[in-house]
Amino acid sequence: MMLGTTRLPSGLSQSPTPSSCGAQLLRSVSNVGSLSKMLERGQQLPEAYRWSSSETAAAEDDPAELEDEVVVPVINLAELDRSDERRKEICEEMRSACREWGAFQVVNHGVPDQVVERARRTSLDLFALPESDKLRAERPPGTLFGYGATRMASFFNRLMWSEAFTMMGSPHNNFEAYARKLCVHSEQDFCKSFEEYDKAMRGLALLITDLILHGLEASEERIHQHIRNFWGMIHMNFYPPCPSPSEAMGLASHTDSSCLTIMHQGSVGGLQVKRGDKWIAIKPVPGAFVIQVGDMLQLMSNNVFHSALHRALVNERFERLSLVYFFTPPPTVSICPIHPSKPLYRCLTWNEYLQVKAKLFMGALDHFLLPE
Ligand SMILES: O=C(O)CCC(=O)C(=O)O
Ligand SMILES: [Fe+2]
Repeated sequence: MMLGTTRLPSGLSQSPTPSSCGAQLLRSVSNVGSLSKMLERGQQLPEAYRWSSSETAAAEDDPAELEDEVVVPVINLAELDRSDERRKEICEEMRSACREWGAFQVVNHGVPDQVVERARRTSLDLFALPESDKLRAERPPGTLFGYGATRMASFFNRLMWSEAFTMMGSPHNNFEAYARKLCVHSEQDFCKSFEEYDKAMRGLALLITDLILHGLEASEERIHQHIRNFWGMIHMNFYPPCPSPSEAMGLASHTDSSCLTIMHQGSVGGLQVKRGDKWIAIKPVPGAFVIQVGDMLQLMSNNVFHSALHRALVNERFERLSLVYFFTPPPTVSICPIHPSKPLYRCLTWNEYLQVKAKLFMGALDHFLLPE
């Protein structure tokens, strides 16, 4: 996802639409959910959803790629607290993955399966709502939160085969307002399920960001204080089965604007990360979270780590849900490269970054490079 455009604070102050749950909205915007139901197997994908084969080609389709399979590292957190040595090893595994891939998976992370399953079920229930209900939470233009097509859609002249939903996590979660807007079956269950998930993700994000930044020769106490104020966002992507997956794009290639992204992709794969000139699938590992370096971590690390270029492909048989947690700086706090003798970037606020990203998209980080 490309997070956001313009003024985050105005996006944060969304209030529930003052309409009752029984009333029908007059407006009806078709989305891939309803489109996929209308399309029978074998029927052609509408032109607007058709991408060129060079854009959708998967490296795995090439048998030469399979001989020497390269995989994104899977890091086991089970014995993190066993000893200082083990902790250092894990830090080094993470830092090496962030340098080489901008991504890795973690297992034995301590987040209970039930918390993940409940949040996934609640998310699927949301996407299954009638379109008129989902549209009650439609994201207002220029803001971050709500329901709709991905925000980076404006940079592409083709439509993507996905729909998404974004809510604010702690410290300013707006789950209750969204439960009301969406007329969910049980507001209490909805809020509980996302509160638990948000709490677990925040804990994991703090732990992993700490481990990654450990060793950047910065004062750990200072880093910890700093990232403790970071914000969370819960973002759900839904990809219905697609009648012609080789021509379609779930989510086009992008980097995340966050500091760190934690994603649960479930058992249906589709996520790919670019390494050199090849797309490599991040295959689902049971119980794992995919961790990705976002643009802000690239800046904070002064280019020691790089944000991962990634995309999501779709398939013909299975629907797919990716449950994403973006860990971001607060909108107006100054973010700088951490303690380098020669900073490559000037300091910025996340708000400022989002505005530039909304204009330049992939060129946004370069915009903040200091002259040599
Ligand atoms: O669904 C996926 O695999 C990718 C999601 C993603 O990259 C995003 O939401 O930013
Ligand atoms: Fe992303």
